[in-house]
Amino acid sequence: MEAPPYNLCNPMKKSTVINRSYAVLQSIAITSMIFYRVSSFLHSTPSFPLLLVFASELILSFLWLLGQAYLWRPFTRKTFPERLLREKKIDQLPGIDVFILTADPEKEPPLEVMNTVLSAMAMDYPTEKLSVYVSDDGGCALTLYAMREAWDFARYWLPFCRRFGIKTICPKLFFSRYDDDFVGRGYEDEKEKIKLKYKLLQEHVKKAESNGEILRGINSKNHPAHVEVIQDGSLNSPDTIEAKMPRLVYVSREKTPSVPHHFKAGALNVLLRVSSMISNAPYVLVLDCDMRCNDPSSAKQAMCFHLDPAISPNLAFVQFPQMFHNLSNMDIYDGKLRSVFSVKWHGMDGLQGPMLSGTGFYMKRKALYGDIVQEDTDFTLLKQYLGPSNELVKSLNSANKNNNNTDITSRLLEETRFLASCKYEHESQWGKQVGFLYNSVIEDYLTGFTLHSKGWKSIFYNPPRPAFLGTATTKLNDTLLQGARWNCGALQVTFSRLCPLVYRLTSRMSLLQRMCYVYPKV
Ligand SMILES: O=c1ccn([C@@H]2O[C@H](COP(=O)(O)OP(=O)(O)O[C@H]3O[C@H](CO)[C@@H](O)[C@H](O)[C@H]3O)[C@@H](O)[C@H]2O)c(=O)[nH]1
Ligand SMILES: [Mn+2]
Repeated sequence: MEAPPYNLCNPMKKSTVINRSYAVLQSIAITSMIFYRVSSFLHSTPSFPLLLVFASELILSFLWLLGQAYLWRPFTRKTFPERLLREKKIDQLPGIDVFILTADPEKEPPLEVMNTVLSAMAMDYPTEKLSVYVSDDGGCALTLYAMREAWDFARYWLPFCRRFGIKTICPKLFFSRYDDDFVGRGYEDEKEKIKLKYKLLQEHVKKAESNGEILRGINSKNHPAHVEVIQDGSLNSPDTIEAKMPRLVYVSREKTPSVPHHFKAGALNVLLRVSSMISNAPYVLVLDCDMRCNDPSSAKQAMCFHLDPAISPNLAFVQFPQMFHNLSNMDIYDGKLRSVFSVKWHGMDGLQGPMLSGTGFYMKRKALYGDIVQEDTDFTLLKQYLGPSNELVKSLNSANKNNNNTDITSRLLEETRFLASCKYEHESQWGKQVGFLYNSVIEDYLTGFTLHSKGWKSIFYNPPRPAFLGTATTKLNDTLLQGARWNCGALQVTFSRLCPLVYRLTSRMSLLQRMCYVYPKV
């Protein structure tokens, strides 16, 4: 008998019928309107204002037509991680590298980043297969200090979450809740102990911050590369609880004012290279520093797609929706982005898959390395693409191995610093054909689009319990700025040689998928 599938995909039949009928009705109305205008223009010469009105009607009708692509074939999905685990042994699960990005210690306080890091470390996934990388573009010693403190706290937090099956694995969210996931023997006592440790942790970081010592002499635009694998500092302390921990690596890439750093995409590419030397997991999870893991099982859920032989070969990424913990019911600026995550991405899921949303996605590392990276590609050609590091090119062939046991030697750390240096990408294809793409204010949109244009697929998974919870913009100013940035970025692509309607016409991207890409983003 055939094993039951790890995931199910259900076409949303009712919505499809309603959407399509509505589209037919509306298209009849629009065609009649255009017919009426043209025939009236044939009878009498139109005035200039009337021509303007007609032009705007045509533009709006075109936009309406583009928007129909999202509504044509909506899908929802379900996963069954327990079936996956029944069939695959724990050691058959692939490795996952989690990338967490931070740039500005003032806007993104290290205490918050630490919460994201702890939530990622506490995911319900074999610890030896999980590595967490923190990219700190600010090069801030306080962030590094907070990471070391987080590591110390994790030695208590992780066993606590595992022992009581805690679902709210982000400490800040956990301690701000009124209801508990678990009530049972020993729970209350343990919770109080952990709460005390969390308070201490907060105090340590706040004290370090107020001392100011740690921030002196920092220049976020000009600093050398620093890579550090966080290790136990106080292993010998008497109350140490033995805990198997995922690897935690702090990365601050080199920055010099004369070399463009390419913002988030640049930071992600450095993490791709550095992680390939250390854990080199076949899948990466990308999280903005304010996007906490809220469901320990999200990695297994994503693997229900990535390990499904029917889907896997063409699947580049599994995108989870961005959900937020700081919005009230009076969300007057639509900070929740309802139209995107409740409608549009479900619609694209029925086509070739949702766009890349920048955070909360599990990406196949191989998909980012581009077409050139095949087994028989010449070594020198690979170096032209991937830059001068021999070690990086060699790592391509071990992409499916789980080498989380790599010894961290000083030579390896030196290589990672080289990979995180400003000059590394010079004359390589990073940001052009390899990794996350540059020269766009919305690198996620461009990277996702290029992957789809090469034939890769993506999946949108919107589970009942939000897998990740972020912080939404709640001020009108910020919301407008963000909207303007997204739409400008999308327009910039639409009016370039990459215009989604016509780019790579020979590729397998459907017209409906192309229409989604040119529709205004929010
Ligand atoms: O030079 C930089 C700039 C930003 N970041 C990080 O990138 C993330 C996103 O940047 P942010 O300034 O918070 O942008 P938002 O507008 O909030 O981000 C939204 O829009 C971006 C562009 O579409 C997406 O990449 C994000 O995932 C999405 O949440 C944050 O974690 C930053 O720390 C860096 O690491 N280096
Ligand atoms: Mn943000």
